This record gives sequence, C-alpha cells and structure tokens, in this order.
Amino acid sequence: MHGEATRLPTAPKKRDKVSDPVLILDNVVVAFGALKAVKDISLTVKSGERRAIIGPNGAGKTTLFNAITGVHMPTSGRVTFNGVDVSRKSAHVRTRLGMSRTFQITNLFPTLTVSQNMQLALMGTSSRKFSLLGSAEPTDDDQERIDDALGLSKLRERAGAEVRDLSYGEQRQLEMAMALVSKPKLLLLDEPAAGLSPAERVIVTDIVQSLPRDLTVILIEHDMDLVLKLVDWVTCLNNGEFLAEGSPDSISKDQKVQDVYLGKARDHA
Ligand SMILES: Nc1ncnc2c1ncn2[C@@H]1O[C@H](COP(=O)(O)OP(=O)(O)OP(=O)(O)O)[C@@H](O)[C@H]1O
Repeated sequence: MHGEATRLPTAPKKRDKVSDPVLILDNVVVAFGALKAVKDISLTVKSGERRAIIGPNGAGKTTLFNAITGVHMPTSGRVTFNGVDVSRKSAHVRTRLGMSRTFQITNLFPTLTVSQNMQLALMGTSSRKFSLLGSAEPTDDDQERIDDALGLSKLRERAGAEVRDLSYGEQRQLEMAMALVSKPKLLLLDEPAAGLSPAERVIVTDIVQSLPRDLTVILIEHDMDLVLKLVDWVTCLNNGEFLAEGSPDSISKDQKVQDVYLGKARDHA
C-alpha cells in the first residue's frame, strides 16, 4: 500500500478568464519624485468580486487605491473602469461613474447627526444641491438612498444620533454608509477593521459579507483572518511591486508572501 500521501507544493490557483471586468489596471506607476510607490501594477477585478490588497507597511496599497480613485493620477499606465479609461479623470468624475471609497482616517462631522452626515455625503456626489439649514429638503429618493445605505451598514436605528455620541465602530460603519449612499458599482475600503474591538470587527465582517453580490469590493486589510473570511481573491504587493496573487488560501500558504508580509507582521507583533 501507499505510505504517507505525497505532499505537493501549493501552486497558486489559476483564475478563470475574466469575462466581466469592472476594473482593469495596466502597468500603473505612481511616482513621488524619485520614489516609485507603485511600480507597474496590472490587475483585473471582475464584477461582483471581493478582492483584498495586502502587503507590509509602505507596500503601496493606499497609493494604489489613490491611483484607482483619482486622488493621484498615475504617472504612467492605465486605469479602466467599466470600459472607460479614467486614468486622467478627476476623483469626482470617477465617483459619478460609480466608484466610492472609505479612508483610513475618519472624516465625519461630530456635532451633526448620522442622518445629516449622510445628507452631506450625498450632496458631495450629486450635482443638485440641498441645504441642511435652508428649506430645500432631501427628496424621497435621497431619503430612500440614505435609509438603504444606513441599513446596509446596520446603522439605521442610529440615524438621529450625533456622531460624537457614536462608538468608534459605529463611526466606521457610518463611513461605510456614506460610501454606499451614491449606490456605487465599485466600493474600496481602506482597512475597514483597523482599530476595532473584536465585537466591532464581527459587525464589520458581517456588513461586508452582506453587501449586495453585484457590488464589487476591493479592500486593503492587514488581518489575514479577516481576508480569508471576506474575499475571493488576494493581490499582494511589496515595495510597490506585484508579489503574488491567488485565492486567500493559496496566498496564506505562499512562501514569498509569508516571508515579506506575515514575517514582517510577526516582527512587529
Ligand atoms: N504623497 C506622498 N508623497 C511622497 N511619498 C509618498 C506619498 N504617499 C505615499 N508615499 C510613499 O509611498 C510608499 C507607499 O506608501 P503607501 O501609503 O501607499 O503604502 P501602504 O502599503 O498603504 O502602507 P501602510 O500599510 O503603512 O498604510 C511609502 O514609501 C510612502 O512613504
């Protein structure tokens, strides 16, 4: 009989051909003077996919998000969103086309209510203006968008609360709601669980898992346990360069990834 089963090295799983791409990056470079923070990154994200961008500190993850969303124009290369070359389009135009994101740093108005913050977020994505103080009220459609986004972020019952009375976790939920109010096709989450307690992480995990499947989600996340739970596919960067790509399972076993990312994470623990 056979002895112990032969152990084969875990080769990264090959992807099906991406037939319905939402986002395509072709050789994207972002340079700050002599420093290339993102070097020649190419990737394709298909409709409805959940994708994580991982990598050690300084790997270029946030800079890549900035190049996708228009905070930085790529120095070279191309960003195609839903078939449109948006490489030179402003962040505002990309939002109109259906991109939305959260930031690492909270950007909320503490003395306004959850609902008022939502109205401001909606105002930022709309060409039509309404005032919080004047007579122009949000339309039924605006209110429905706000309710839907608060519902997705499990914050509907806190609509009347002032932001300063929210827990930190609820503030992160509100940021997600504000990113969802424009009804994006692509949602980019920058470390959605950073700084959260274990109980708050469960809520954020649940929110991301419950998002509509036709919404494409890309997230930056350091915590591999969370990545394993939330995404279908992982791209790992290191020093601005592409290092590896694959299913969460294959990436967590990838020796190169363990060396540069998990190894460094352990060093910092
Ligand atoms: N506006 C900027 N001007 C100059 N250098 C920058 C700028 N933004 C980022 N960098 C540099 O680019 C590199 C990549 O930074 P980036 O923030 O994208 O990495 P990251 O992978 O998101 O890191 P972290 O996990 O620490 O947030 C770093 O060396 C950083 O110092």
